[in-house]
Amino acid sequence: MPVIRHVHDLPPIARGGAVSIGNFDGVHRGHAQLIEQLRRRATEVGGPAVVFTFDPHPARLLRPEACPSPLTWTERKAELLADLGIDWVVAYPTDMGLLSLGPREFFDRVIVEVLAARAIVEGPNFFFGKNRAGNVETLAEFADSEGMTLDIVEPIEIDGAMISSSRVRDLVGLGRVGQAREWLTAPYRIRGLVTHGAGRGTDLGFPTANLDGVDTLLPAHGVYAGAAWLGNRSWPAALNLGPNPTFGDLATKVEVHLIGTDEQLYGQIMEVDFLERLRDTRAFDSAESLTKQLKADVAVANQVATDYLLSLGRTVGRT
Ligand SMILES: Cc1cc2nc3c(=O)[nH]c(=O)nc-3n(C[C@H](O)[C@H](O)[C@H](O)COP(=O)(O)O)c2cc1C
Ligand SMILES: Nc1ncnc2c1ncn2[C@@H]1O[C@H](COP(=O)(O)OP(=O)(O)O)[C@@H](O)[C@H]1O
Repeated sequence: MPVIRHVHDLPPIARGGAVSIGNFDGVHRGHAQLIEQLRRRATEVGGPAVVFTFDPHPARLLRPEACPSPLTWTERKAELLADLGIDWVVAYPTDMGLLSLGPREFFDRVIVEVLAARAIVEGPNFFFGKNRAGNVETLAEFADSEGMTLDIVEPIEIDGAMISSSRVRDLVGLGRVGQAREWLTAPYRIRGLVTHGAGRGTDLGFPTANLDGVDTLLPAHGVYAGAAWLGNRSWPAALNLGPNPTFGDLATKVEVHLIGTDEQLYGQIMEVDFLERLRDTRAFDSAESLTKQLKADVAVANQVATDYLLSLGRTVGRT
């Protein structure tokens, strides 16, 4: 789904639908529940289901020192939202102009003038306008004045607290990617550019694509089972995130060994799903003992990732 980045690019068919405004970082199961209601309303009003989001997160401009790394880049967010049935994603290039609009001005400019919304769906913790001065009560008044419906969808709770992007960030930061996968609508994914490493991997029998320029949250250091994507092609993968202490190489790297290919990958953009944490990265007493462990890691990763890719209906290594 193409992401609309300028409000004047919004085609007329993207107007007059059901709208939700928010960051939707990570696209978790709470978001999915809200989007189900958004879809129902879109069908009722006979218009599109639209998400209006911000790129970057408003906190990046307002409180850069306290702003966590995001879980998703915007195109990934749009892909996940499309999978849930969203027709249009508007990713507004966040600026102080937008963030300094009061609640009524924001409502009039964005919801009425740009989106011509006929229905709005939000969660109970929705705030909008300068200093987050507008809340769901304010929004209910404004929606009423324009004849729009407003649904406030109850959040999904796990362990007595609602699923939130910040709780998912905590899980990912701790390396608990298996649990994050259950809370999200798809496994946690990063992307990066394949660059040259120290050239050791091939000698060990396990070449690794080193990913650079990852612009979202990195899981904790460790060894993981994953799935690697190059465009529409996918492979099971074994990942090491962290240093190579066996070789005294302490730089943090994101290394991905693709299982079942020996293609040259330098210069390509690779996306990687984190499926399961396997173990801590540690120093081995020789390259041979590391290789022995790598064989075992690759066998487990292959099993976990093949199951996952088959569950998506994919033939491994093919489009
Ligand atoms: C699945 C996997 C697990 C790894 N685990 C460790 C580890 O526990 N300790 C370690 O020193 N290096 C570990 N490595 C990293 C290898 O040492 C590394 O891939 C090798 O040094 C190649 O580095 P290069 O890509 O810079 O050439 C692991 C690599 C993979 C693919
Ligand atoms: N199965 C594979 N998984 C990852 N990279 C592979 C694979 N087969 C070949 N390659 C290529 O080998 C390179 C990694 O080899 P490696 O010896 O670890 O060198 P480097 O230290 O430069 O990463 C990758 O960037 C990629 O181009």
